Amino acid sequence: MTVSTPDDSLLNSEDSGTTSFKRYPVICIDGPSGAGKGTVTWRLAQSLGYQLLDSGALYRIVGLKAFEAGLVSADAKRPIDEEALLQLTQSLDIVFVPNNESGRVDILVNGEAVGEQVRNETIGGYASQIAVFPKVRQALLELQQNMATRSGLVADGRDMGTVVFPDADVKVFLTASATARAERRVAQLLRAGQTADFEAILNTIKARDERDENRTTAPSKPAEDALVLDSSMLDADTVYELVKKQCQDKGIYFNS
Ligand SMILES: Nc1ncnc2c1ncn2[C@@H]1O[C@H](COP(=O)(O)OP(=O)(O)O)[C@@H](O)[C@H]1O
Ligand SMILES: Nc1ccn([C@@H]2O[C@H](COP(=O)(O)OP(=O)(O)O)[C@@H](O)[C@H]2O)c(=O)n1
Repeated sequence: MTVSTPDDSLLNSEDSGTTSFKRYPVICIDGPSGAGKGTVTWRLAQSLGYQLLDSGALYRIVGLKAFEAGLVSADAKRPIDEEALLQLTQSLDIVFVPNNESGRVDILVNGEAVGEQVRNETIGGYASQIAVFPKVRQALLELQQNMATRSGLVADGRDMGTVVFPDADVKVFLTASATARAERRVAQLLRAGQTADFEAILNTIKARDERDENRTTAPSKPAEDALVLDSSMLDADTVYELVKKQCQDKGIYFNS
């Protein structure tokens, strides 16, 4: 698998011929679904001019492609062939393109745009099924780490601060009650003109939390040196200001 951003050729050509590499700042935003990671990650990346790593999107793409290939089932009951999953993961060429309108990255897989469907709860469930496999996580590890060799990086996920960037400059574990997170998802779906069943969403979120927190490899948990922030009672602006303050305290400079 390869992952790139549109300006990679430029960045790589600057680096070519050198053996030393500059260490760029890394900010990790981990936490469960709906905690507000993507929102604060986007805003930080915009303010700082850093790249953004939406690691969940990588797992979502693998989950989607594995479902399309018949490797995972909707009810999560069928055993998964780890070797076939690894081969599929390695065959994917992923490009992230920041989208100012959605405040997320658009994704190209093997040259084709993947629609917003990849963000839905069903694909989130497939992602958490394939995310338990150590070989898949290993295949994704180095390419995630490589993203920090080109510029400053804000990385959003479950294991950014614990496994992928253990030496990161800033680590935040953003959480919120399952009820608050399900309410946010419902509001998000209604805003997008879709229907939303609160109980169904709450149950899916809880099932995904359970799988993510209890897997053996890279379970979702705060790094020992992470700032743990419960956003249940905080609006998105307050969360951003608190995370920004944490970054400043760790020596990261903001222009505004
Ligand atoms: N602190 C907050 N309070 C209320 N809603 C929020 C907050 N942060 C984000 N949101 C909203 O909640 C939804 C989920 O946020 P998102 O950033 O996608 O979470 P995550 O990336 O952790 O899954 C979005 O609709 C977002 O606008
Ligand atoms: N670093 C990461 C990121 C996501 N994932 C998996 O991918 C799923 C989707 O992640 P996501 O970050 O897109 O999900 P949301 O928090 O946006 O709902 C998670 O439930 C995890 O199972 C992971 O295992 N490790």
